Amino acid sequence: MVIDIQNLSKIYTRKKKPPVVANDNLSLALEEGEILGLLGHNGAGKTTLVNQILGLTKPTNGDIMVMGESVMSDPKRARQLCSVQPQSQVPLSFLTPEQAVLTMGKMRGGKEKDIKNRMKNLFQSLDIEEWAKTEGEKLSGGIQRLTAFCMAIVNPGKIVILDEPTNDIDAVRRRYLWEEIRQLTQKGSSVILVTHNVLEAEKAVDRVAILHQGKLLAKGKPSEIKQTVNRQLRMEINLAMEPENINLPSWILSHHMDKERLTLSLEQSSVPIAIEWAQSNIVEGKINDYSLSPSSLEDVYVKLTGGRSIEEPNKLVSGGLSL
Ligand SMILES: Nc1ncnc2c1ncn2[C@@H]1O[C@H](COP(=O)(O)OP(=O)(O)OP(=O)(O)O)[C@@H](O)[C@H]1O
Repeated sequence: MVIDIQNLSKIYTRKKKPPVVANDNLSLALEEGEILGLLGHNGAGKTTLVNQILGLTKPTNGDIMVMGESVMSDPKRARQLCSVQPQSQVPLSFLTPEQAVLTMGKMRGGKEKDIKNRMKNLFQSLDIEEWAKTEGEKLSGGIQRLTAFCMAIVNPGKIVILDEPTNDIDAVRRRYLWEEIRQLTQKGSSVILVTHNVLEAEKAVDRVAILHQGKLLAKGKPSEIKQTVNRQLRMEINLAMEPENINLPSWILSHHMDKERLTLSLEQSSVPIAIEWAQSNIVEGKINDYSLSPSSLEDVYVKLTGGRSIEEPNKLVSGGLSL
């Protein structure tokens, strides 16, 4: 076990305001060579957890063992063992990606020649070579984030923590990035991946932990977690008009909206009636098309977190289509 978190709580006290329970009695492990996805809405407590692992925030209760030693007793050691890509953009200013990545690799104690080779390979794999010598402030958000990713993994520690690494990144380079993350585990690192993107995480991680309002709602392999809804199906619908024009029938278990996409969950036994309902809405011009598929990790997430879509945490996703 690389990280062992036991009964961890963090309560922030605030002047003239009620305290915030950011982490509520969490017990969780990171196993050697795995990618653990940490999923949760804004404010779920993910950053607080990461900061405690790194010894930057002191737990209110509980402890975290990193490679067998308590972070509380040796916070610096945890930081030495972990390579981190923060959620916020790393301010590169006048530094080029080449300078920033090389500097970070050397700071982590690597030989210049090895770091340069690895950097070259990374820039090639992520297809960002053409910006290697461009000053940071002239780079797009996506290339800046990919540079921060390279800084974190050019000379990786035993533990790599990546906070929303795919934000702002195009679909093709996302794929390259996932390949690099997978290769990290093959070279002996274990990875914590903090993300909002459940669909992406489902494909890329070995296990997930779902955090909501400081509590750990579920942990395990995506396939195990999905078993809680494995007799359900999802119907994805492209709406042709505003959602308030659609009457939701009673066989729907839950639903959520994402732009013009309405997603419904339903029991297998409701499939015939659901198809009939969708077809009649097509005839009436209310929906463009629909598809039926097995439930995904996103459906479990929505169910566990009380019907709020992870992509749009402030939108109500049950009880009518008043969006
Ligand atoms: N220093 C602090 N003082 C008081 N409250 C805080 C502090 N840091 C975080 N919080 C609160 O703790 C809760 C968890 O915040 P945290 O940043 O850990 O969530 P998160 O899951 O990382 O969110 P996001 O995805 O938006 O980054 C939130 O309610 C937040 O407002």
